[in-house]
This record gives sequence, C-alpha cells and structure tokens, in this order.
Amino acid sequence: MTDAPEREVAEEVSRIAEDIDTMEIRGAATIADAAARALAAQADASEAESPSAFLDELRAAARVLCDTRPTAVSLPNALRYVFRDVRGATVEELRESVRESADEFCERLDTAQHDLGRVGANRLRDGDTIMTHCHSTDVLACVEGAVEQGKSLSAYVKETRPRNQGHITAEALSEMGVDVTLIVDSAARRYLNDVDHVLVGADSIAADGSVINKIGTSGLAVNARDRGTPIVCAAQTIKLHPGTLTGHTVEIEMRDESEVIDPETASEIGDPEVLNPAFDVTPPRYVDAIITERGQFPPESIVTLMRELFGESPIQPWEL
Ligand SMILES: O=P(O)(O)OC[C@H]1O[C@H](OP(=O)(O)O)[C@H](O)[C@@H]1O
Repeated sequence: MTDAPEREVAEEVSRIAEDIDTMEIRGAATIADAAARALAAQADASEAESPSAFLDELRAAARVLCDTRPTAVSLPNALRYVFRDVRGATVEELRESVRESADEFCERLDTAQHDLGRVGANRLRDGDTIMTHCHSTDVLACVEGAVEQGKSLSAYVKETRPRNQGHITAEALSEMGVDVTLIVDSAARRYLNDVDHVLVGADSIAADGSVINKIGTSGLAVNARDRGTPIVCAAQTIKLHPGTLTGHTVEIEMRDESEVIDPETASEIGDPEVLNPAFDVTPPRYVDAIITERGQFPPESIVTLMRELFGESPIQPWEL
C-alpha cells in the first residue's frame, strides 16, 4: 500500500466532504458525482510543484472524501474511476487529465442512470402501483422512464425514518404525475397486497447479490416475499462493491442518535441507549431482480458482472 504523506486538502474538498458527512449531499449516485467533482477541485486548487506532490495531494483528498460515509461504495468507486485515467508527465498535464476524467465520469453517471431507467421502466405496466423506500434517484429514473412511455402509476411512499427521505420521493413522484400515498414505515405490510412492485435503490451490492440499502429495506423485502410482491432493486454498476469479491464485508454506517431522538426527550424517558444504523443487508433470496444500466440481473448472477467490471483487486483509490 502506498502511504501518502499527510497533506492539506483544498478548501472545496473539505466543504464537499463536510456536506457528504452531514448528508447535505446524499444518495449514492449524487455522492459519487460530488466526489469526482471534489477531485477535480483538488486538482484545480493544487499548487504542487512536482507530479508526485500533486498525486499525493489527490490521494489525501481521496482519503478525506472516503472517510465521510463508509457504506455507499459509489464514493470510492467514483474516485477509483477518476484516478484510473489520470496520466501526465507534468503537473499541468496531470491537472488537465483529472479534470477530463472527472467530467467523463459524471457524464457516464448520468447516461448510466438514464439507461437503467429505461430497463426498469419496461418492468412497470400501465396502471401499476409501486411501493418505495427512502429516496433513490435510480428508482426515480425507472418511474420517469415508465411515465415517458405513457404509463400511469400510483405509489405508496414509505416516509423512511429517521430522516424522512420518503418526503423527497413523494415530491419527485408527484411532479412526475404519479398518484402518491405517503405511509409510515410500519404500515408497509398492510398495503403490500395492493402493490405490484416494491422498488428500492442500493448503496452497495455485494458479490453474492445482497443489497445494502437504507435501514428497513430487509424487513420490507421479507414482508414483500411473504405477500408474493416482487421486489426490485435499481442500482447502477457504480454500486457494485468490488471488495466483496475477496471476502470483505460492507461496513454499515452508524449515525448519530440525535437523528432518532432529541436530547430533551431522551432525558425525559431515562436516556436509553439509542442505535441508529443507516443501512441494512437484504439477502439475495428476497430480491427478484437487480436493474442496472447493463440490463436486469438475478441477484445471484451479479458476481459475473462485477468480475467483468472490476477484475478481482479491490484496491482503494489512494493505492492507485
Ligand atoms: O444513488 P441513488 O439511487 O440516488 O440512492 C441510493 C441510496 O442512497 C440513499 O442513501 P442515503 O440517503 O445517502 O443514506 C438510499 O439508501 C438510497 O436507496
């Protein structure tokens, strides 16, 4: 492993890292886009006098960004992608190369989401009702694709405690002309009989086809399986976790208890221990399909796509 010396990172990198950490910037695809742009910002701001110093700064920026949220693999994957194409014998050549690579990555991200949406749209029929969990731009791309095909849809939108990202989904779906019903998370099972597809996103997909997504996804999937309702995960290939090819597990982010309960209320009820995991793991047997920009896959077959895309070396961006 190449250990980059400690270096100051550009102000813009610190700001983006802070925004990702506090979830001002959130959602796996949006985080990937922001991380790639942060590397470009680091390149722009660099006053390095040698190519090696320049690259050390980039690696330091990658570390700061990666330290923000551990579960969404789109973040290190984005950095890996940008690093992979960086070439140059001088600082100026390297700087230009980082800018180009970051731009190309962000464009590919947009195209991938659009292509994924067209695949997902094909699963949805006119008059279908979906159920959503949290807020996923990949899921919204599928719905948008279906609406563009002239299909009329209804949606049960789970509010998704503790941060209520379901509200963002409700607003986005309403704007698309989808008939939206907001429900509390614990009401999901009651309405599953009325639902044709449960549609969820992903923060990471493991090599065995497990879906790592917002906390509550696994319970929803078990209930959906029990009710015979198909559950579909919309996830661009940037969500595939290369480390799981070599036995690593996906770290589940634990967030602050203040997202769950305010200190005053906590004190009134005797200050219990509060646990706030942001994500959970849904085993592949509860997932009917993973939709990517490369097409639709049974979860158990996703490993072949991972090998094709990443090879077998799960190295970190700062090791490149
Ligand atoms: O990439 P897209 O589909 O937009 O989002 C994927 C996932 O990111 C979100 O995590 P968070 O809100 O950042 O914790 C949700 O878990 C969502 O399913």
